[in-house]
Amino acid sequence: MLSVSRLSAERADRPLFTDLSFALNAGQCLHLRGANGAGKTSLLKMLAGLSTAQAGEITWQGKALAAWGDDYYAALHYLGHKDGLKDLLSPLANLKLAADVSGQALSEASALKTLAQAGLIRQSDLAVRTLSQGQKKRAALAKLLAISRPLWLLDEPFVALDQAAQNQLGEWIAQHTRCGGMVILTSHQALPDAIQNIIELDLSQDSAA
Ligand SMILES: Nc1ncnc2c1ncn2[C@@H]1O[C@H](COP(=O)(O)OP(=O)(O)OP(=O)(O)O)[C@@H](O)[C@H]1O
Repeated sequence: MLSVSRLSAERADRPLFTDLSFALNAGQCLHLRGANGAGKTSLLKMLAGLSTAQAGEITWQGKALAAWGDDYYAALHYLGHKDGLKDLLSPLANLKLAADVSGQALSEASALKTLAQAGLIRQSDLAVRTLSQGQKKRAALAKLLAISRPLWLLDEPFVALDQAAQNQLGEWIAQHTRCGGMVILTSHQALPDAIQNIIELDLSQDSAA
């Protein structure tokens, strides 16, 4: 379980949210909503252990993030606005590198199968810098399938994806939660129908105008 207790954050002396509390259980998907600047990306970074709040606590499996240290990163995928890909490497090489870094075995056949699922088989050997925005996004999202981690933190994952790819990602998220995984995502659009067990959290209601 991921638990957020009385979290408060401010940016440039302006409160983003105050006393924010929620919990996410295995199999659930949290849809973070809110106006531009409400603090969705800021919260996601805190949940990813990349920044800290002014007050409150985040716990993972009952233990505070600070106590987990680097071990926490092995439990999650964080996909932010930047795709986290090496531009000069291919999607295939990026995937293998990500697996190596995470210490998970990934055969060439499995990597290619994942890229095929992501609709990138014909681009698997091209340098990422030559890909379209949507193809780069698909290459980044392929890590979700290739490297098994329980918690997915996804910042606007549907942006730049065409309708088919959005539906595909919806299926991946649905499959992940069906298997007991957890997903927290930001999105300004409605989520694909395939995703069940959605909790909505609107940060606009907590932000100071
Ligand atoms: N490092 C920073 N230093 C100062 N202000 C920051 C920093 N990061 C974010 N902010 C400010 O915090 C507020 C919330 O930003 P954030 O990116 O979390 O919003 P968001 O809800 O994700 O917005 P959007 O929907 O536009 O992506 C904004 O006003 C932003 O300018």
